[in-house]
Amino acid sequence: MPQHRRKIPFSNKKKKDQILAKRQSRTSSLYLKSYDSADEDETTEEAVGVQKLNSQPSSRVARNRNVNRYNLQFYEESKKEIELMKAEANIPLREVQKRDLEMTFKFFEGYDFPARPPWNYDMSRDELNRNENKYFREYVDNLSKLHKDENKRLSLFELNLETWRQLWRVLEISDILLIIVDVRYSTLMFPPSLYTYIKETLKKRAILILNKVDLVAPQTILAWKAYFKETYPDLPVVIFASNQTGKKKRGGNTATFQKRSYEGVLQVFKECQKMVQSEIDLTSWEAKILEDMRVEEEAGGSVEEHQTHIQSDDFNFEQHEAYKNGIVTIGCIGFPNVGKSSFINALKGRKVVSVSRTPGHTKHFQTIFLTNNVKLCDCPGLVFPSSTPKYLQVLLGSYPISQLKQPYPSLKFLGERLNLPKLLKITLPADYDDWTATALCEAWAYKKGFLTAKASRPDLYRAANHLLRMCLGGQLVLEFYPPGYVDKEEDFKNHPDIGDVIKFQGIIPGESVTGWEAAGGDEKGNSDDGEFSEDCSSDVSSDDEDSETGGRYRGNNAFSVLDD
Ligand SMILES: Nc1nc2c(ncn2[C@@H]2O[C@H](COP(=O)(O)OP(=O)(O)OP(=O)(O)O)[C@@H](O)[C@H]2O)c(=O)[nH]1
Repeated sequence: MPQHRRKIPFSNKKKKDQILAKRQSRTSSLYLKSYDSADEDETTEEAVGVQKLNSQPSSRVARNRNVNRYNLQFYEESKKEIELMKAEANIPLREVQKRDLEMTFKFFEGYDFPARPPWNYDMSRDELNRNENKYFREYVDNLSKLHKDENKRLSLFELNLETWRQLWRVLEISDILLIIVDVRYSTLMFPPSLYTYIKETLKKRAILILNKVDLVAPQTILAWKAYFKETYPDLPVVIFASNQTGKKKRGGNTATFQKRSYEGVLQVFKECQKMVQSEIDLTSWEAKILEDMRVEEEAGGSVEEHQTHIQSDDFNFEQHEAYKNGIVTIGCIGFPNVGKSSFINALKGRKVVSVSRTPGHTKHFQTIFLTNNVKLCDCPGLVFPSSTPKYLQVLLGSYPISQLKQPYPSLKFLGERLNLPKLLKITLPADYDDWTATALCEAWAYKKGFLTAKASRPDLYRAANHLLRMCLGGQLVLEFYPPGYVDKEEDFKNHPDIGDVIKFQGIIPGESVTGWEAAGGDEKGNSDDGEFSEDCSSDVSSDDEDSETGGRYRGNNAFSVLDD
């Protein structure tokens, strides 16, 4: 006769403690193991390969046109790194003070970027290619060696030489370079070595565009502007939002509509005009802006379409000739996803280049005539070498969320800096004593009804994916501040220009219009009664909203109007 074991009574409380103990022992053993062996362990290097993102199947690689040529390429994480990231999921979140969000250029310290190696007209095309390949290989090897023994490790950066070649080309053909950053992460997206190279080696002028200002508090914008002006007195700074929400009375209701940021466009124009002075007559550009404004005013929003010529220039390197053929060429460069293409569309007044929420969308640089003597150049986004931790790179939009193996470190970082339970109106799930990254995902999955098909359990990955996308799209606003900001915050709030910035952002007191306001209410995205628009609940578990279909993930970001 088989012996039946008597069931021992097991209370819910005991079960809960057992689950917690198991989870904690798994976490701590992983941590101990990894940190103990961190110094002598070489597995990271040996296991690391290069990951090509968004690769097309080889059947689509045509004989003469390799569709994967311009893919984003990063180092893959080792198994150990992935395990470490997994462990972050269950560490209780600790609140981080606002002061800790003050951010210098520290992650770029000690890192330069691969500038184009010397070349001359006597070199054959093959020779040029070989030379550049060798230079780039050596550059990557040196960088890896240099940062191997340091505490700050080399983080993900663009490993595709083809993409760097695009930047080299844009730097070469442009007369003026617009370095575009997402204002939320200004110092994390401005490599000082790039600016120095433009100014001192190329002897060209640059303008810093603080983009997406609709997403942050007005005092943060003023503080960033002041910080850059103080650090780089020769660098003009323009604040920008690629599109703005306006308000119109229709019947008894107020309707929101998209309007162009003429204030920003005019500022860019003025700065460029100062730079070219009398060498190029930019009246055609000014006339275009004024005419667009007039037409928009009359037509109530739609601007007449002009014929646009887009060229994908080939790689025939040539010596730069300033204002060649009487044309000023303005290059837009920066990290992926900062809004370079949207910026060009905003300048042009309609969609001329494709925009997407997925980093690395622009693969090949394109030139667009704004007027007959002003040429814009859209460069693919590049992740510059730095020690920015990968979990932060994900939040910056440098790394596609769809390719992420472990979302938890990024969520932990976010959860420690934004009061997500309050903001998302979620409560701690029963099995948890503390908020952790997994607890956040579980609570959000329950709230949104993200359940697995088979077992109807909360789909943590889908919830994680969704939360990260909300951060990228500006529904959840994480913002950094310049050094010393917290002590001077009140001064910035009372700054004489604050009214102009608020007007620029299109904020109407008492009405949530901008991404920043709609996303929370105060700088940390907290509000007493604010909750995310239900639009955020759109299913974003895959990346295909970036396709030409129109984008399903609108949320509160009115600015995605310029998306495909
Ligand atoms: N809130 C807000 N979102 C913006 C703004 N400009 C661009 N975006 C959004 O940012 C995302 C990326 O925009 P893109 O213009 O494709 O960025 P990019 O720099 O060209 O990106 P890459 O092709 O990766 O280099 C899109 O979802 C845009 O809608 C802005 O001023 N405000």
